[in-house]
Amino acid sequence: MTQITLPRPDDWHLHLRDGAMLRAVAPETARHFGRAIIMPNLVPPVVTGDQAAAYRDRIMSALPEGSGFTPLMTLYLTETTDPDDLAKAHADGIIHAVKLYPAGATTNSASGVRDFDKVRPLLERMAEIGCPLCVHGEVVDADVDIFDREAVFIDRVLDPLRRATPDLRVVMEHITTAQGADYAREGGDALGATITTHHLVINRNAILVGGIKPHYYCLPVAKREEHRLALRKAATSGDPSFFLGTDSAPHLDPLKENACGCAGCFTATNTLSILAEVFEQDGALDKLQAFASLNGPRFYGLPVSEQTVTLTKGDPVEYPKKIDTEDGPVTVFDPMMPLHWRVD
Ligand SMILES: NC(=O)N[C@@H](CC(=O)O)C(=O)O
Ligand SMILES: [Zn+2]
Ligand SMILES: [Zn+2]
Repeated sequence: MTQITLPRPDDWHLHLRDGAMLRAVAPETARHFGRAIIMPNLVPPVVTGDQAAAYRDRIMSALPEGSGFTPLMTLYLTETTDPDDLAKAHADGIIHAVKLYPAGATTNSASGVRDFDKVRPLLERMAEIGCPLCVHGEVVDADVDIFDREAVFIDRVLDPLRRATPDLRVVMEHITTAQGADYAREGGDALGATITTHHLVINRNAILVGGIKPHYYCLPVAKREEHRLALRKAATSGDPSFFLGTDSAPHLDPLKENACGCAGCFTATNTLSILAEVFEQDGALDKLQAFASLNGPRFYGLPVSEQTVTLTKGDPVEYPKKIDTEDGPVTVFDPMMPLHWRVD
């Protein structure tokens, strides 16, 4: 096969940031994707319906003329989130999901949740109104090894939470382990999981072998090879539990290449070419549309795009190594392999 056409894909987990960074990275996603679930971990975070609407307007202003891209906004869940404001923003179509960050788990998560019992009434309300909860699934307990944080989160937090609120629709964001994939697969219709592009490509060696490689550092941190293979199997299976959430998370190079480097891989620019390469390697090009274009809208109850994108196989694709922002450069994720699928 040398050409494939898919319904225009969506990105169900994306960081667009704000200001100069937003202006630089928004066109990178809008070029190929139709919609994206926009993460609310700005500084300060997006915690009210009004803030989400204002952020949506800033994103719209940063898009190229006629891009046709729709940002799907989220609220950042805190222990003091107002349930009525949340329900109103959902009913008005301003937000499509709410994001749960355990406090301290990742970039800009200081306002996240410390005591999960405090948000129980909010979760009940979300279950009632059908608003999905997107979860950064890592515990932050000092006694838990960073490579075990996801698996322990499933046992200690996620499973009890879902048992207590069985009607709540939950997305396990950016899963990185075989345990995450197994739990999502067995979780029924109310549970989904996003998988990033980079976790299909790298294992933890990419970060640590031959010197420390900050552009491969993200959270949840990449795990052993057996976990990468479990994610590949899940993504390429066509199983509706799994859909693309790139977690494209730009940081300025000086903040990555730093004694305390930020977590996040910036993959918006070359994501579709990487995914086509990955799915082809696994003999599953026919499953790419389920992962990138069909399963996400199905979970979120939105229509599949009526537009299409076509990928054509040929000579290695050229893409920029860095994107320039008014504040400095951002390195594009290097998949360490040639990419042959060009997005037309
Ligand atoms: N994934 C990351 O490594 N970083 C994300 C936050 C997140 O999604 O956890 C970011 O905002 O930079
Ligand atoms: Zn996260
Ligand atoms: Zn993220």
